[in-house]
Amino acid sequence: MTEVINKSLRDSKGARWGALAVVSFTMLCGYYINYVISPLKPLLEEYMGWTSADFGVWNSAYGWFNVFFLMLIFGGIILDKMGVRFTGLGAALTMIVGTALQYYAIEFPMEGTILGFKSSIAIGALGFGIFGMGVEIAGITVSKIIVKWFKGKELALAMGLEMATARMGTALALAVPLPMAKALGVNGMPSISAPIMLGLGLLVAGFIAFLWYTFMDKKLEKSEGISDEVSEEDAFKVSDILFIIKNKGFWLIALLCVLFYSGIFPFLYYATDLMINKYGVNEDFAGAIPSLLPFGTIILTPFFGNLYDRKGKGATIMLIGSVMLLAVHSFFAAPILNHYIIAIVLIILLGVTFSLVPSAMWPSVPKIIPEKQLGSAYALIFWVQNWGLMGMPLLIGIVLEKYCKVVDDNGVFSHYDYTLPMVIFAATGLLAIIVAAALKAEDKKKGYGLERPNMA
Ligand SMILES: NCCCC[C@H](N)C(=O)NCC(=O)O
Repeated sequence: MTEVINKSLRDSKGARWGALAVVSFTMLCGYYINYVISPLKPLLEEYMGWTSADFGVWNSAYGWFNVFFLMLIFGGIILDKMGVRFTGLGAALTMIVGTALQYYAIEFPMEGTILGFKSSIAIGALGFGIFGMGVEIAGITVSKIIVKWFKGKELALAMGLEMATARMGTALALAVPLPMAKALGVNGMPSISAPIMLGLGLLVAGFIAFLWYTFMDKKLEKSEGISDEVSEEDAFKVSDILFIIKNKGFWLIALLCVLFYSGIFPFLYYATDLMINKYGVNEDFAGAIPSLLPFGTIILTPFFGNLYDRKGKGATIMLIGSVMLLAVHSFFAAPILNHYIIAIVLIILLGVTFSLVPSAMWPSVPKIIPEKQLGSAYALIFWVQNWGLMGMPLLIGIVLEKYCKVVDDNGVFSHYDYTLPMVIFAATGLLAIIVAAALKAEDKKKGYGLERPNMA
């Protein structure tokens, strides 16, 4: 007699890695737009009259809706209630709408002010805020999708590969826009909106990719005999949020997340400008140095994820990463270390740091929070993180404008002194070390298993 064994589609390597590739591509497109204006800062100042504070406002808008309108929390609730297919498509569409507004604001600059902000800054920031809502909700959706396909398997490796793919978008965004805007310019006037148009095209492709994923997702559920994507058990309950926020481990992860990421993502907005102002790198190549950072993570995040899957030591990995964050930013702050080779070395080290912490942090969440509350848990962590993603770019923009402008003997602006901003970034590393050490201690006390391998 032959025994029929019902296999889930996730047991097929091709199916689960294929699903991962498709959703990772959607994230790559989102991460491109996230940083597209970073290398354009000098052009925006020269040709569109922006100040550093304008640049800070635009980039801080990323978190406006997520933080103040609790859109990440609602996103998490929608995710748990409506499932990954609906939420993912909605998030991809939101990114497109937000980016269309940003494109409009740059391509058709407006006179006057809105609520005290230059009109173009206000409209573009609104667009970036809408985009930020979409990319964050896409992020929690994709995290849940990865857990769905990879739990009990190569979870950390899969999360590492997803982040690595997404960071290719960041690398592209740091390296391409400035030379592209210059190359497509007319009569010496760069085409600042062209790199954003490229991003819009990418986002449409990302939407189509996610549409494709929805069919894979349906197939997975069919193979597991699930007819309704959202089971009673999975549906959102307020008690879930209460359960999550009563958990000390959750708060330590969330705090580490906001501190660590505040020292990385907002830094990337200013990294090209830092290369030009502190290290004297030519504008045309300045973006290439920070773009090494995501490139490093492309190899190292899956490497460390794989290490965590097999050997464990998640809490220790996060602690080492936090120590490195403090060390690297402190060297960036040191005024006398201003040779561009030092900048390259520091960026590479920051890439190692940026691989260590995320590769251990995200796969650690399912060890602290049960799977049915994961959507809400990732949403809450991202919400806490967004306070930093919103506040830090604004703080750095204002600090640069107020305290860091260096003028020449004739009183004409010469360059920005990045010492103080880099000291602020280093402070995030110091605080992250304290929280990572507390998390390691809490893991020992509660036995979350952060130091244990993920694979059975
Ligand atoms: N620049 C993208 C911001 C995405 C933030 C997201 N909340 C996140 O932290 N994702 C994980 C990562 O390491 O990219």
